[in-house]
Amino acid sequence: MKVHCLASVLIVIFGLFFSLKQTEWLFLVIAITSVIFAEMVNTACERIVDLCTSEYNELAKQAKDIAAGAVLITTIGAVITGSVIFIPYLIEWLTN
Ligand SMILES: Nc1ncnc2c1ncn2[C@@H]1O[C@H](COP(=O)(O)OP(=O)(O)OP(=O)(O)O)[C@@H](O)[C@H]1O
Repeated sequence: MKVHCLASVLIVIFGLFFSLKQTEWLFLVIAITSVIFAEMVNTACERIVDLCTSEYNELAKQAKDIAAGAVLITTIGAVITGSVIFIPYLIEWLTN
């Protein structure tokens, strides 16, 4: 969660630096909030599973792995969104 929050702050700083357009900000906000949302749901799932059992349980494993998968999927989506938005700005900035 700390890593995601730090990444979000960096993204906002980069966004301000490159003066992103309104639509680009909207896509970034959706990407950032999706990752934080998935992370919160994942943490809640972990807490519930740990509350229910401390023994090895196949269903507990599946619940934790699926919740962690949700974080992975939204993080991949956020990386793709950030790359599509920032790479053209970076190329222009580096070539000027
Ligand atoms: N009760 C359990 N039964 C079976 N497998 C479990 C159980 N608890 C955890 N696991 C497995 O161990 C992995 C790690 O579990 P853990 O609770 O440490 O989650 P984590 O994703 O590492 O948590 P954190 O985000 O706090 O680092 C899970 O992804 C799951 O595959």
